[in-house]
Amino acid sequence: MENALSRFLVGLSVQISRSDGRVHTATVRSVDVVKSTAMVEWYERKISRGKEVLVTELCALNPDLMDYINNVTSTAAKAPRPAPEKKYEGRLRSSRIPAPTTYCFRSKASAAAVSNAEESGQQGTCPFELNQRSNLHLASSNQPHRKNEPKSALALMRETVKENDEPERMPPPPAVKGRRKSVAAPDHNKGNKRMSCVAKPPDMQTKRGKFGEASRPNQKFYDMIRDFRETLEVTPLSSSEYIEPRRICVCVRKRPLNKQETNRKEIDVVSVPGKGALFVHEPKQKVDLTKYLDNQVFQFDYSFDETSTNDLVYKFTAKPLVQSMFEGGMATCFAYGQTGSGKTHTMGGDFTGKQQNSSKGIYALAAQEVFTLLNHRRFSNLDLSVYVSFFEIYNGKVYDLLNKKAKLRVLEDERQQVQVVGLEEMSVSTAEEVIKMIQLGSACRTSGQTSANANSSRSHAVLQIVLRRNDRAATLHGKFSLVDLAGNERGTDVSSNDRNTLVETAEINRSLLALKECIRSLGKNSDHIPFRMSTLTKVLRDSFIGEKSKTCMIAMVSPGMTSCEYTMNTLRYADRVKELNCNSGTSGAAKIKEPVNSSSEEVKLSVLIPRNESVEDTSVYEAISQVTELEDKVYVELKVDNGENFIQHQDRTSRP
Ligand SMILES: Nc1ncnc2c1ncn2[C@@H]1O[C@H](COP(=O)(O)OP(=O)(O)OP(=O)(O)O)[C@@H](O)[C@H]1O
Repeated sequence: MENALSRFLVGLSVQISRSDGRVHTATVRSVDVVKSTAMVEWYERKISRGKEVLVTELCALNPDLMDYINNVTSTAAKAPRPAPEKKYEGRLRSSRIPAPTTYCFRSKASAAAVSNAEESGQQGTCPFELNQRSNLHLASSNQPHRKNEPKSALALMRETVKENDEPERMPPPPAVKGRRKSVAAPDHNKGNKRMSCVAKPPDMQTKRGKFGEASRPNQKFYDMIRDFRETLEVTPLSSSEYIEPRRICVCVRKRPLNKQETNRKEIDVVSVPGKGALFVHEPKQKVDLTKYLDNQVFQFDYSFDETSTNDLVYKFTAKPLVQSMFEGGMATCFAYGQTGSGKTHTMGGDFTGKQQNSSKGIYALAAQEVFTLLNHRRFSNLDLSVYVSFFEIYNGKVYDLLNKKAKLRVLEDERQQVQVVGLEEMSVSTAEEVIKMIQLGSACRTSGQTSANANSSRSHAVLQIVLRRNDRAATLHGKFSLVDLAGNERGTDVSSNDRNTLVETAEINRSLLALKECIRSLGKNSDHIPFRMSTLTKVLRDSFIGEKSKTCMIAMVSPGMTSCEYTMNTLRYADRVKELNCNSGTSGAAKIKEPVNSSSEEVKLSVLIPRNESVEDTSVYEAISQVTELEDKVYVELKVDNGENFIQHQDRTSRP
């Protein structure tokens, strides 16, 4: 009968399905009755591709096939045959078990059950049996067993097909708009295996991954993501593209897998097809252990893939803000993301080993642009001078990176003007001087001299480029704040028992939440800006008010599968910032994303703030901030009483 079945099936043109739902034609090349699989082959770009598919799957997709199989098997059953040596009753060890006289067709559930039994060393019998005398029948947990209805029984035997590459005729790629979900993954337990070019013996397939390389952990997810990518239409961002003016711009940048991730053979779960879209392929597993991808799509103003340079990112993010600063605006550019996602690389410059090339970061590129525009005839009559300050905010305290991390106070005067008292503001006349300041400040930041933070990812670094009018007693004309934020995962880790770490976590969480709320208020043109919620938003207060304030947030994401949860948190945060952008001069790009009612950072925040307090409710934080301010005022007054002229100290900056 095996021969009869093979004879019949081999050469047949059948439909096969792919893990992303596509169905296409392939030709059966061989049949393994023991494993109930068929090797199918198809052509793709003139190269022969193939894979092993369960016969049950073929039957489910090709209803006519079931009738033929029934005919073939019943004919074979009628033919005289030698008495079976022995009915196979032992456990199924592998596909290399000698052919039993009872043939097994495994369904998804049964395959998993048998496989589990195999792994645990239990004895088991195959739940589906091809009875040689009475055609096909099966015992299915899904449907009552009906001995005389093999056709309907076969229809139940659906399994995921493991697929290889694209067929010759591809269905149109999925539109970037909309949310792709839950692509079922094949399970190796089911005997589906990939092959390259031509069908090879299945044993070889199990030992070699695709393209002959040793298989990686999570190979199934890797294959599914690769197949998904093949369906994406990629439109790379070109530097000649028109940049639409935006008041709030939210972008995302994916860094490449780093050396450690590559060595670990980590899977890249982020795809950037361009046009502001980004996919996260979240690997998931159902209760029955079926693996599948939860493909989530996010839409931002721009999305930068792993090949994007700092120059390209700069062009679409910070560059338009430099111009607005010359027009008398307050601009801010934030690098937001998980530790190691590329914030410092983007803002401070590329790393060659441990050496950072400060001239290649957004800080330096913005500085170069400032000096170019300073000499531009449009602005040369303004008589402007450029100043730079560089400070770090850690645990709500400000440290001057251009003055040996001197601890500074943040005060607010009666006109609500916020001052960082004593902050060094250095006069600069070339971009090179700014780069030197950046190097000085960056070295100071990582040296850990005075601050308790052991590494820079727990603090926010703020570089401010300030324009002052020489002809108007150095009054402020425009300001550009470039902020390398603390790693956002630091704001969600509440696992520590250490009080300092918990306080630090709460502070980071609070400042990132405050930042989001302030940008949202700017987007809403709200009169109330909750800037008192955190020191970060206090020192950036100017940036959230006024018609001329503009903001850009670059959300950085790590591509590795192990970072998936943090990547999702980063994107949800950025998505919330972006939410109001339809009122703030954006392209009005369709928003593609499921509504986020309780984003993770908010859920986690509930651990840190009283339960009945709304995340939007900033009054508690404002009250705390006011108490802190009063404390600061008392401190200053005491200092003055002690003969220390604080105001003089304030004026002791290098600013005129
Ligand atoms: N786009 C990129 N291309 C190449 N390498 C990158 C890119 N982004 C980041 N990297 C590399 O990844 C590593 C981590 O990047 P980086 O230090 O910028 O992360 P971070 O988000 O600033 O982390 P932290 O919060 O700890 O400061 C660095 O070695 C950096 O060179």
